[in-house]
Amino acid sequence: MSEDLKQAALDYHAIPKPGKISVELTKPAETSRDLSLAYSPGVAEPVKEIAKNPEDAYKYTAKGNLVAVISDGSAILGLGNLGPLASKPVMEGKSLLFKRFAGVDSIDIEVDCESPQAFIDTVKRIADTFGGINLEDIKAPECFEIERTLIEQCKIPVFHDDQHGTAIVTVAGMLNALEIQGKKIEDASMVCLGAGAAAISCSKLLISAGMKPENIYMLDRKGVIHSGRDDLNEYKSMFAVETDKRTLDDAIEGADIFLGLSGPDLLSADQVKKMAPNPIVFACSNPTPEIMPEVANAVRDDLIMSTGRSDFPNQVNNVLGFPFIFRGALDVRATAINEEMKLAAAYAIAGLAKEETPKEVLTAYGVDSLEFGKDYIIPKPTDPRLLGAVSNAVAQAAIDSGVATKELPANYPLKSVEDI
Ligand SMILES: NC(=O)C1=CN([C@@H]2O[C@H](COP(=O)(O)OP(=O)(O)OC[C@H]3O[C@@H](n4cnc5c(N)ncnc54)[C@H](OP(=O)(O)O)[C@@H]3O)[C@@H](O)[C@H]2O)C=CC1
Ligand SMILES: CC(=O)C(=O)O
Ligand SMILES: [Mg+2]
Repeated sequence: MSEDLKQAALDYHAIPKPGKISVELTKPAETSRDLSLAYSPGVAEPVKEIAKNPEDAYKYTAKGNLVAVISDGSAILGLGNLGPLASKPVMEGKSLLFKRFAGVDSIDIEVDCESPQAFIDTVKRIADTFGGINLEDIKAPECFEIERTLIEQCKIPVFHDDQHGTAIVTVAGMLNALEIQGKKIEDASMVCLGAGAAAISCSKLLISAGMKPENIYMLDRKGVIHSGRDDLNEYKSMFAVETDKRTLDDAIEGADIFLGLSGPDLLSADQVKKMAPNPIVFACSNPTPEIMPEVANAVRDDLIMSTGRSDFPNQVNNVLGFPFIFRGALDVRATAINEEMKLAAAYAIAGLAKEETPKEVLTAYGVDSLEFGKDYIIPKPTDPRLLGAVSNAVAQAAIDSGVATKELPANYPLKSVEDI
């Protein structure tokens, strides 16, 4: 990152007020009557109603539109385990995105815990406060057990964004990239660098979308995940293949796709040169991708290149997913975010890139046009259509798959956050 951008980022976070979010009131609190309704004595009435019927919490409190972003700071972006407090800017950032793009009220919670069980216990005890829980930046393999247990034990949707948000957006971008490159997902071969939360979940959802498991080479720090290894956890084992390939250099030869969910600067220009004709490189590590676009583009002109960042074309980032997925799930009070809802979100995101781009998006990005093609495989996060299209697809899929407890709201599909 340039020195200018580093300083601008620090100033953005520090000035004029520290941080990125605050709390606002939704009811008047000016007069003695207002206060006697908002607080004592009036507040006792909703208390008694909720005590009688816990569902009334949705009627009388902010619960139904409130999502907690919760982390232990063990895998902050691609920066690693820097602890809960250091993760706070990212978690506040997720809350900012929830509010800005989908009108979801969100608060960050950073948990200092000595074990996955302590994390689970903490989250479980506070879960009823919220309408949903977005787990963030928790490293693999602990994240899998944490999410599974919390889904089982909480009554509200629990969703590990780095797994499923990333997978949904990656599938959306990948379907479009494959179409542009004239490749079929069933035939495409992929090298996935990284075998953690994001990599495993993305690979699984790509398989649900048609990719063949035997066409995936997954790598961790020790190299290719193959059936001869005896150091694999149960999640990595699912991707073990019979092969004599051992290194990234071996695996990348002739690959159609490189999917990077690992760390900075791990793919070289020479390795990109070795890929099949019309390759696809999703270098999604944040903030520094596995290869910078200018390095990859310098060695291939038949490439589709994408990163997780806002400052290059084709931003494959879970920001395109989680705000709208939770919007849809909250609005039909879904008890879970299931596979049907995830795939519906992926197809809705992918579809938007093929439609005419709204003027406000062109203005926000300072361009005259954005047309479906190598430099525009996926919509931009500021695209106002995402809210209506994705939340509607998710809510409908929740209804169709039987996890919704409310009907589709009358104001669906939403046009803007003002509708909420
Ligand atoms: N664009 C987006 O929307 C998103 C991007 N990401 C990015 O994906 C990356 C991983 O995040 P996440 O899955 O949450 O983290 P995890 O800690 O769960 O997983 C990290 C994985 O990367 C592997 N890895 C790290 N360094 C190397 C290396 N030098 N060579 C090979 N593999 C390596 C680790 O290997 P090992 O198992 O051996 O330790 C591990 O499997 C981060 O950079 C993050 O920014 C994540 C979510 C969303
Ligand atoms: C985008 C994101 O969630 C990550 O890089 O971890
Ligand atoms: Mg993350």
